[in-house]
Amino acid sequence: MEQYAIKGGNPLVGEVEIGGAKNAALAILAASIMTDETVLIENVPDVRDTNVMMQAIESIGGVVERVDRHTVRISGKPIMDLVIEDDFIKKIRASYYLLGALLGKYKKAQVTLPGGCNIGLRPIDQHIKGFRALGADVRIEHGLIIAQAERLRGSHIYMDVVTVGATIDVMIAASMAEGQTIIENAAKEPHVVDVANFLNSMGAVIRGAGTDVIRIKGVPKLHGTEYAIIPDQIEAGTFMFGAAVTKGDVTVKNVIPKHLESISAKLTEIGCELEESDDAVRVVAAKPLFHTHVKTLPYPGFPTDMQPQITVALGLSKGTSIVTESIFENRFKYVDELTRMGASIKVEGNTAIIDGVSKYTGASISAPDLRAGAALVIAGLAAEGVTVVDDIKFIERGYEDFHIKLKSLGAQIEKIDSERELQKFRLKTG
Ligand SMILES: CC(=O)N[C@H]1[C@@H](OP(=O)(O)OP(=O)(O)OC[C@H]2O[C@@H](n3ccc(=O)[nH]c3=O)[C@H](O)[C@@H]2O)O[C@H](CO)[C@@H](O)[C@@H]1O
Ligand SMILES: C=C(OP(=O)(O)O)C(=O)O
Repeated sequence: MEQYAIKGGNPLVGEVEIGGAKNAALAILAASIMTDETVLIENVPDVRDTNVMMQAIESIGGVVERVDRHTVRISGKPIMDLVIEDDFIKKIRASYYLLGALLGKYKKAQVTLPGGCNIGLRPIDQHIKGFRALGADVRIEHGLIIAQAERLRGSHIYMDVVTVGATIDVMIAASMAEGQTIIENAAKEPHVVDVANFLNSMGAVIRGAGTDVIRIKGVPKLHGTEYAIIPDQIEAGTFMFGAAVTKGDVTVKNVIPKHLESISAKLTEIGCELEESDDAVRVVAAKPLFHTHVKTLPYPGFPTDMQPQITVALGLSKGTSIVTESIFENRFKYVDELTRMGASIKVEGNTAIIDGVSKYTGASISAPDLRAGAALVIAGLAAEGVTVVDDIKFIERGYEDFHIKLKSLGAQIEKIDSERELQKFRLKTG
């Protein structure tokens, strides 16, 4: 089983190019099958989840051609099958977007219930409520979500919770419904806007994405397009916190600084210096970090997908910090692992109370999920001695070349596959 071996102590220094947003890419790839014309998508991150999504599109007859590592051409025209139930699709959460896309175009779809990170209950009732409001009959049988409609008709939908997945999913399906759909209490995340922009570039008529009311005028047909996905806010944020915990100096390039505002604000609050330009943010961590409080919230609040990374930084900050997780009820599983590295954190319900310690020490730990895994790697980079992180398959779901990018910033990190390779790493890094 592959692991990361990390020798901590080197500050991360330099520039790192941020890839396309995984969570935008997953929805955009799925929505690309809604036209019979060819769609060219640029800035697709080469990560496990996007590869699973492309595999799913191929499994129903779509044609996916990789033009280069980050550019794909997709043709949904040959799609014959509207059933996606293979085991591989359970690995990703975003399989639900195929439901919206197939239902929108073919008025029929059967997709295995979604998987993704085990960070809480993760119901899909708002997706189902939205599809039903559009006139679809939706039921769950044998682990499949089965949705079909004679016709999809625009509707007025109030989301009971702010949900990125259901907002995007309903927006996708409604883009090919008859008449107008209004989604209220919509999520405002940058990837909601990106998916709307993508659909509009295919001829959809979507207004208001990025606000909490989205209006969609359904069209009978979508056409081909060429589209570049926005940069990944969470990948950028992870490297920014990497700079903070290693007392480094990192510039994240190819980013949209506006999307990083809540992350940048917290870094400034804990004592980092930030410099912003049009498409880059530099984080300099010259002074000791200090404590703060943070609560995860829908955009423009602090993202839940950055919660483990900030907790790792606060674990090394002077004073007591409180982190409140308000989106997913089970997103502190990594705290046990961080405790093995010397962190002093008590979790009570959805709150972590963190007493900053002066250092972490290397240990053998496991990545419980994607972002927690990345955060533990960052902790390892700051720790004294060697850290070995297991289950890196989770990290590879969402970070392209994670260890290679970290190495380019001066980290001592290798992907290893055996005890022998670990011994070699230990010898090499002293
Ligand atoms: C593939 C993808 O893009 N994943 C992201 C997506 O997940 P995901 O789409 O699962 O997250 P949502 O934004 O939908 O979930 C937000 C909250 O709404 C609840 N909820 C959601 C749907 C529903 O039908 N009913 C319901 O109650 C969830 O349990 C959660 O408490 O947004 C999350 C919140 O930014 C991110 O952490 C994930 O990285
Ligand atoms: C939780 C995440 O992904 P998913 O929703 O696919 O599990 C994430 O991207 O941090």
